[in-house]
Amino acid sequence: MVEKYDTVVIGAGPAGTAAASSLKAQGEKVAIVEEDLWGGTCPNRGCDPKKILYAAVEAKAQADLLAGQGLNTQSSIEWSDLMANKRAYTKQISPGTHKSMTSSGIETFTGHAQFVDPHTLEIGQQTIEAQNVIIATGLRPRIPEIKGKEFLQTSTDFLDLDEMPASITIQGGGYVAFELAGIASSAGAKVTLIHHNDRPLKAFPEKLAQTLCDQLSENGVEIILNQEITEVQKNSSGYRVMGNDGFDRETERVFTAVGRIANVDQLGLDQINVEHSSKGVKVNEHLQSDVSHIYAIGDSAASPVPKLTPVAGFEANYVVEQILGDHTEIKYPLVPTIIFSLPKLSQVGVSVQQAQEDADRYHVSTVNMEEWITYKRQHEEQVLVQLVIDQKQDKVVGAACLSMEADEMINYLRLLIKHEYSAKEVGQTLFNYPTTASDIQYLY
Ligand SMILES: Cc1cc2nc3c(=O)[nH]c(=O)nc-3n(C[C@H](O)[C@H](O)[C@H](O)COP(=O)(O)OP(=O)(O)OC[C@H]3O[C@@H](n4cnc5c(N)ncnc54)[C@H](O)[C@@H]3O)c2cc1C
Ligand SMILES: NC(=O)c1ccc[n+]([C@@H]2O[C@H](COP(=O)([O-])OP(=O)(O)OC[C@H]3O[C@@H](n4cnc5c(N)ncnc54)[C@H](O)[C@@H]3O)[C@@H](O)[C@H]2O)c1
Repeated sequence: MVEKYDTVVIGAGPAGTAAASSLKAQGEKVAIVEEDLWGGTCPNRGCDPKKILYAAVEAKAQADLLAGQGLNTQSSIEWSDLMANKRAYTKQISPGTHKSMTSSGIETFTGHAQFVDPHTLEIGQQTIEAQNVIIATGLRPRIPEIKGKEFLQTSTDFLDLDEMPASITIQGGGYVAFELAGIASSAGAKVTLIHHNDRPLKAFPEKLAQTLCDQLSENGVEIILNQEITEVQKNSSGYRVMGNDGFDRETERVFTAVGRIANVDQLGLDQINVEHSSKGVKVNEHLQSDVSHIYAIGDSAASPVPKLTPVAGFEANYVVEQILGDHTEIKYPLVPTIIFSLPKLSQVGVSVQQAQEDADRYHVSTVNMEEWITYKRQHEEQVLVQLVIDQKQDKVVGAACLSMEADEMINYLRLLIKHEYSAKEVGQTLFNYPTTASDIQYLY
């Protein structure tokens, strides 16, 4: 007999596990299917392992700035110990996530799920039926179609490297490329970052992106712009990376980070008439696909928001409410974004680019905080904040920051923007001094 469920979730990453747990807690009969590591990208091969490696990188960067300023330091990264530290964390994620699903009474299936018809899924030899299906299958690295593409490695390989090579080449100019460049360079590799046009970090303000490139370059990262990698060859010492106009480099490893594509091409969606692309499943304002009882959430939904873990959780909670009977359209909150490079680059709200395109409405204020005590004591230079001010409302509506404190600075600013604090209200709010938060009073 075919087992029937109220909801079947495909994919056990942050989106899928959140949706399955909430539906189960609300009394639904739920199954979840995972073909690889339980827990998905973020805790196994994304945010969390990256942040473990970054912990040492961050500490080293701050120690380096204080060298000769009262701190005796010759710090260096011991990659094998750092990797052991990372693996100690990641190895318990998949079994732990699986256990937490089963112990809460969710039926779990291990294998690749695909549709047989709109209510029926096949996982290997097993067939199950569902009243509702949630697709939460995430993204995978896009591998460019070049000669020697089999020699390209990805962020997944990088985050599990046994040894840090003496030299690495990274293709790309977005989140992954800049995060890996910071980690590898801090760990002692000679890093070359190759971007195909003249504007890496395109989603972030140009001045801040340029300053980040300058700072990485000063710390030994070679950033090559307007260069398309056309071929990679293996040789006795590593690889040859070749490009336009005779570009030819030797390197020990080559990593590609040119974006990610949705894991929705192997789900049998064409035969049930669900539109999808490399960006994910096409969804409406209720996160429904073309077939109303099939939803898509997280990275595998082609929704108009950055593909991040907090967004995956938000969409999971939203879809749970939809399935339980709420019919309001999705309204996204402000989504902050961050690149954990050296330093960090983060932003939220109305972007500097949007503001510059509508100069009658918005004013952009740029402040270098390097002389402020928060940064002066750290000897951090070129600490930049850009605030976007809506001139009609006289309110801050967007912010971007480049500094080692950018993560928390943007978190605080996000709250002030969301709650529409005026300069007077910020002035009347007392924070611990001197801290990143108290600096905001001088920015407003
Ligand atoms: C290197 C890297 C660093 C990142 N850093 C950050 C960060 O610092 N902050 C942040 O917010 N975000 C970060 N992200 C993004 C974050 O990891 C994702 O946004 C998040 O994991 C999305 O969750 P998800 O559940 O939608 O997808 P995923 O976590 O990708 O989970 C999808 C799951 O579905 C499974 N699956 C796919 N197809 C099938 C199938 N047919 N049958 C069964 N199972 C299937 C997959 O195996 C996977 O486990 C990072 C991503 C990467 C790659
Ligand atoms: N801190 C974080 O939140 C974080 C960190 C890592 C990844 N992520 C998630 O993972 C996703 C994927 O990250 P990503 O960096 O792979 O993608 P991305 O979309 O952020 O950046 C891809 C970059 O590669 C460039 N590119 C495309 N083709 C190229 C080519 N042929 N040669 C050189 N450069 C080329 C693009 O212009 C772009 O700058 C992100 O969009 C984000 O959702 C988030």
